[in-house]
Amino acid sequence: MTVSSAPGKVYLFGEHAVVYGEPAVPCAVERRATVSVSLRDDDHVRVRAEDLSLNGFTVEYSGSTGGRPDVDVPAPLVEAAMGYIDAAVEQARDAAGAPDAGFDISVESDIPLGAGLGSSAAVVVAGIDAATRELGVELSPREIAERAYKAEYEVQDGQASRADTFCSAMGGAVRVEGDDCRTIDAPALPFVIGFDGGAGDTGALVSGVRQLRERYDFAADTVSTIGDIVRRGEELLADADPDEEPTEELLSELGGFMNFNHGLLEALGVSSRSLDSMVWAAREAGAHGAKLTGAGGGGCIVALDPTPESQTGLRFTPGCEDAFRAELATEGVRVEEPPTTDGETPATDDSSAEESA
Ligand SMILES: Nc1ncnc2c1ncn2[C@@H]1O[C@H](COP(=O)(O)OP(=O)(O)O)[C@@H](O)[C@H]1O
Ligand SMILES: C[C@@](O)(CCOP(=O)(O)O)CC(=O)O
Ligand SMILES: [Mg+2]
Repeated sequence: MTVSSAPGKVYLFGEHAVVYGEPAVPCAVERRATVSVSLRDDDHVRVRAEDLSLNGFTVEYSGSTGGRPDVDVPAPLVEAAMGYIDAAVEQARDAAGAPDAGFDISVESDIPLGAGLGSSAAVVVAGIDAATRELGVELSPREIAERAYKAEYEVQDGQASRADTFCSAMGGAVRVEGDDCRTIDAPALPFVIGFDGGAGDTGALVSGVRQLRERYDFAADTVSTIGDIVRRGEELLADADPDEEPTEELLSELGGFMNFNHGLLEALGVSSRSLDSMVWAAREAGAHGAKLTGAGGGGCIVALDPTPESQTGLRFTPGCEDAFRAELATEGVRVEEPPTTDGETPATDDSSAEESA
């Protein structure tokens, strides 16, 4: 068995605009998806994914023939839920030249799903790493990032940037502009995350921005203005000492840019009442700045606050289900120790699994 993990991320700046070639700066955070993979001696793929909103289920289906999972849940829901893992399996098979490889896969994650923290990218990155290693192939983090991007691009019908997957594979702070992906130095920023317990539909939100941008010049200008904010934000990071605590001055300038970025995302229609109230709660509690992170529509906001005040303020905010601090994850994808006890081996929960040939 091979076990790999990869981190989620927050966007300091630039989500949505990055889809249209503007730069973005996502930062990996210490919330990880862990994927355990064992090679099978047939071509079936069996997946246990208990964090999925389908109440956790186990499915097994024939790998190379595209057989349908046999599970008592409407097919479109299963397909939507399983798309990322399927795509990761296909990428691993392709990388290893093993189109008929079968796997037992188990996914565990402490990244909320569909909430803007890049759970999909983390699952795909960790899945490709573990599955290729099981097949005796070791890809570099950059190669994993590229394959994970292809997987997300396919599942999201061509509406994906390289930002989430590159950040999850490499760790730390990164800068992505089109296919130019780099890691950048950044001080340990004091991220606080507020989570409304909900999720947004990434595909629909990206389409909404695309339509606005095509229809109105001022919406296209809004997208390019987000790019301008990112470029100015990057300059601030480049001038900061990555080994020192960030100064109040840096935090306050970055925070101001985050506020500006949130306003433009709101204008593009991707915020929500609960995201806005969490943003305001963090600001009123003294955060240097706050914005939604990821696709929006619901899910998470990120604030900059070295004190405990924003977290406390968020906890008392109606609509905020959870508030937590998120350290910058300096490590991207990595191999974990497999569990040693028998009871913890993957894909042994047969609650709703049926063999499908
Ligand atoms: N723990 C998990 N187990 C299985 N699949 C997961 C898990 N976490 C995320 N996913 C996949 O990622 C999807 C959410 O991705 P997405 O909508 O891009 O939101 P985000 O990346 O912001 O979390 C889920 O619907 C599911 O397909
Ligand atoms: C909206 C977007 O810029 C970020 C989506 O992030 P997330 O999947 O919501 O974490 C889309 C993308 O970059 O692929
Ligand atoms: Mg995603």
